[in-house]
Amino acid sequence: MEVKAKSACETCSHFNAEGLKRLGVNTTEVDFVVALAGNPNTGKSTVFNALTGLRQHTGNWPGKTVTRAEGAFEYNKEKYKLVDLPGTYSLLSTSEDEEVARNFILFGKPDVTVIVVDASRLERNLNLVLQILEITDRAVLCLNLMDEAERNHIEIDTRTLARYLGIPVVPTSARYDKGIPELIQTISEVANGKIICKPHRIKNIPKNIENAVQKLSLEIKKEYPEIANSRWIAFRLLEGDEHIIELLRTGEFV
Ligand SMILES: Nc1nc2c(ncn2[C@@H]2O[C@H](COP(=O)(O)OP(=O)(O)OP(=O)(O)O)[C@@H](O)[C@H]2O)c(=O)[nH]1
Ligand SMILES: [Mg+2]
Repeated sequence: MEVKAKSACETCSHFNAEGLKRLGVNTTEVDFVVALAGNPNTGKSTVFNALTGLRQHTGNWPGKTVTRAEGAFEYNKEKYKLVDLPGTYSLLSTSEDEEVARNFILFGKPDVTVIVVDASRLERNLNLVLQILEITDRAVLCLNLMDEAERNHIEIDTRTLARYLGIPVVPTSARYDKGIPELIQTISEVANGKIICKPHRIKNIPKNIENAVQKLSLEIKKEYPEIANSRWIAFRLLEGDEHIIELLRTGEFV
């Protein structure tokens, strides 16, 4: 079987290598904030290092990211802050490091969320991808570890995946710096609105639940105008998610 690692966005203009500067920890006065989210061990910190020039720990252990790390890069004279998040399986998770990731994705208002997935274990990574797409309009799927997928004879139709998810898909092998230019180019196009995402969302919600969610969502917006994802929060409140209830009570997300 052959792996088709086509460039994610065949229509995008070419990467401008001269336009890239890795800025390390200089994260002041940025134009855009980009979050790196994904399941544990999918190569988020490896991507972070490739883009910022920093040396965030990578690896199974003790490289595991437990708090968020920040770095920056410049591309075509625009400055991007990149936030490397701890790995998480679900936005409904409760461990401390997973909460760091969840809170940033939910309340940090990133301009672009890059969801880094393991191409050799795509199916089990999709749960988090779909959850993130419920709460953000601007995302990029970084289909990392393509070399591993290739080794395991896994073929991924990136075009169909992008169409289904409604966001651009960029195949990468971050450990070998492959696909990083395409990733940077795609991030910049999403940040600048040249690529408009239409993320996959759950449809056909029963009418009574939809009505309740809408009502609750309005109340949340009134009380917390700074929350961008009142609909998602409304769902969690209806489910009785204690962490979210506590967050709203303490206002600690601000
Ligand atoms: N084969 C291969 N290995 C990779 C690739 N990208 C990252 N890795 C390796 O995967 C391991 C985990 O990488 P990290 O960058 O630490 O992963 P992470 O997503 O930041 O992990 P957490 O912070 O624990 O969630 C490291 O040993 C990397 O060298 C890739 O494209 N191909
Ligand atoms: Mg990490």
